[in-house]
Amino acid sequence: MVSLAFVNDYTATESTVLLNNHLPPKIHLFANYRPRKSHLDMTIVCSNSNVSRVWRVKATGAKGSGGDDSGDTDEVLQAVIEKSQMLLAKQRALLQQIAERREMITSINNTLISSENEELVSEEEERFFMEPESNLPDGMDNPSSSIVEPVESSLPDKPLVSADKYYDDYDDDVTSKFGIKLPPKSYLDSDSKNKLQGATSEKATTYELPPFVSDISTTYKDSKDTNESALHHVTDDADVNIGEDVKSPPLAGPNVMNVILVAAECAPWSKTGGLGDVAGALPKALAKRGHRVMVVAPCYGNYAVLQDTGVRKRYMVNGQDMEVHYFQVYIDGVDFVFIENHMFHNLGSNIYGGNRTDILRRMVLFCKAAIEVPWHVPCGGHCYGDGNLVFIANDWHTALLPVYLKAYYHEHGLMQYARSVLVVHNIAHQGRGPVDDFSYVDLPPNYLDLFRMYDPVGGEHFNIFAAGIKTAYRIVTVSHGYAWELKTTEGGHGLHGIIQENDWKLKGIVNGIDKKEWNPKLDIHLTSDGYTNYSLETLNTGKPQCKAALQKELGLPVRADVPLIGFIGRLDNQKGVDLICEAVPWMVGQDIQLVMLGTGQPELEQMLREMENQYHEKVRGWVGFSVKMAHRITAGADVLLMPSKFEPCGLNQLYAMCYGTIPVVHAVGGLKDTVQPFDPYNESGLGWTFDRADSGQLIHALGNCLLTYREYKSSWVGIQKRGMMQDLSWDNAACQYEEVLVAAKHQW
Ligand SMILES: Nc1ncnc2c1ncn2[C@@H]1O[C@H](COP(=O)(O)OP(=O)(O)O[C@H]2O[C@H](CO)[C@@H](O)[C@H](O)[C@H]2O)[C@@H](O)[C@H]1O
Repeated sequence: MVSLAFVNDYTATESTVLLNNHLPPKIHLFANYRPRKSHLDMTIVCSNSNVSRVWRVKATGAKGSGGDDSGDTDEVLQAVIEKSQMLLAKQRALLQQIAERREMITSINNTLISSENEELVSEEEERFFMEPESNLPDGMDNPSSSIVEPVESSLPDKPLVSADKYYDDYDDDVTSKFGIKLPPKSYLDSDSKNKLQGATSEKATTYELPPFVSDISTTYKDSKDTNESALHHVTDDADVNIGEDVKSPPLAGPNVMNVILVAAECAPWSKTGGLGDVAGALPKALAKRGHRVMVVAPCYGNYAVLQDTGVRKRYMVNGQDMEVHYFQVYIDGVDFVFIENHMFHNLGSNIYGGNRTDILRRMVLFCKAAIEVPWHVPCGGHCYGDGNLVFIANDWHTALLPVYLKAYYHEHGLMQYARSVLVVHNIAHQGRGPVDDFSYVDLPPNYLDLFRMYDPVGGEHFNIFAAGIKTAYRIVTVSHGYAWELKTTEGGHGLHGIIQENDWKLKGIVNGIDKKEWNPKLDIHLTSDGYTNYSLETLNTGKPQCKAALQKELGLPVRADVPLIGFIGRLDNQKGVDLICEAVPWMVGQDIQLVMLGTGQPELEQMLREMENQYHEKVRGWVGFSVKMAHRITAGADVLLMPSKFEPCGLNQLYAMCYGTIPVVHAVGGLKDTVQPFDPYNESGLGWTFDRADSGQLIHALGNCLLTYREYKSSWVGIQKRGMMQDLSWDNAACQYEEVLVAAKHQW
């Protein structure tokens, strides 16, 4: 319940409220009451992350002759209390509304999750290298693409307002761009925050628009929305504690900022691999720390629950005028904004499909449209603005964003305080092309040198990742091991020199995992077909039940004593699928079962099918992209194989350990960082590792693993339990990301 606190001095002021604006939404009441004075002066503040209201209640009592004014004071006090009660009643009504809207959003989200369509199969590969695959170094092949498509909903095909309105809004919109420019460090004080919040309607027409920024715009909704619309924004925050009257400070403390993560895929709406998982989960962990966080991704399908923001913008891409629409939803404290244009349509199962220039044009449009989201798209009634903002770009697909930020904004006096961080999930894919591709990215000629690269494999070429790495304020990669490998000739895939030069801004941060999504206790994919949820306490019954259910589902003999080995991943050279294939004849000579789930290179897919045909009693090769099967294999298998040639972080081994499934991995990149080898003498470690990517080493490590499974049950259970007891959540990683974001913010 909301409580009213009386204090002797002024402790709550309007600026307190504004400072609190970045905190998780809660209601606060502060009152200042001076009982022994004839003038009562009381300030009541109600705030959440989007709404702040301040009531100043003043009451003046006549002074008693003898100086005894207690009677008057009592009356005045009574009046104040009555007023306070009225205000409390109003607040209760608002809280009720918040609770109702939370329920509504939660139920929509549940519908989204339960109806998620995950049985989609990827057919084609990403093709964005200039050179044919055979010319690339080992591991530089392109990943296959597939996607999880959520439930369909119909998006309006027409703007919601007339053409007149469309053009009428142009002037306002242009001025809004400049209204949110703030003086240096202004984001640190509440006054400037005030300006920032109201800035979208301020007039300041002293700048000329650079040709790049959106030229025609319509914002159908006033971005300075009413408090009611702002209230809508707080509906689904899992952390809303209705009734709490004291707001705890954000974990991020004074570092709270606006963060916009921009990625080509975002689970659960779109996912071909680990990037989608990270884009769906890291932002939630940052939001939990108190930051205002948004994800911007392309809209590949008609996703359910999205709201049309009514905002349309136009951008030039290679001489063509393109309109984008912005859609939005607020989930778990994060604003998810989707950019819609016909170029993104129908890529459901093939996000990185099409020819090289198709992909390039898509990414140019995406980056141009994403960078202006904080100006144009009101989330919870307010645009983010650019005063206290850091963009997190991901992989080559969005590596143009740091370059655009510099070339079209900073160099024109715009977005002066916005910063960019680039995350390297996989350096093998770089957005390479012939030097002529420079014409697609619409940059001034002096920027060509940022992109121009030479290496013995590609010769002279155009390289988007290279330009992004040079331009971003900070670079993160997804493990410490990979941060080191990127600087080596082998690991840098031609960019090692640039990484070395920019080493000062590089940091390795191991990915976390989404504990709502990947948790054997809560896993929604283990609630039917004989599977069951389990935890550390029920490991010895729950996991065998899942194993039996998996064997049954796969049509393998249902046997508790046979070790069941799993593999999940993109079928390409990076993942070491060829090593598994080489080891299969040895494996099937053992009493084992093997299931491999993957999609990607056609020849590897074919190999899976052939292995299943040849060793049907023991091997299953599931060609396809199935989130449900990925979860079920993770739960039902005893062992997870990850013989990756290189692995920037790897998520499957983390998921496996949470499910009591023991990883056998090539000790490289993030696998080396996260899987400490089992030490039988000290009963320590989390799995088995091998040092060289060859099938002999894989067999050796797997052999030891199987021996332990059969002969040393208590050691086996010890490894399982140690794996399950780790804290692999995103919380720790989010804290480290925050350090990087702060460093970027303070860099000039
Ligand atoms: N056929 C299939 N069906 C269902 N699910 C499937 C699947 N194939 C893969 N997945 C899922 O996709 C994700 C793959 O994660 P990885 O970390 O192996 O990613 P990937 O190599 O794509 O990503 C890159 O980015 C991530 C994130 O930073 C790094 O961890 C990684 O090392 C780097 O190569 C997992 O959630 C996995 O379950």
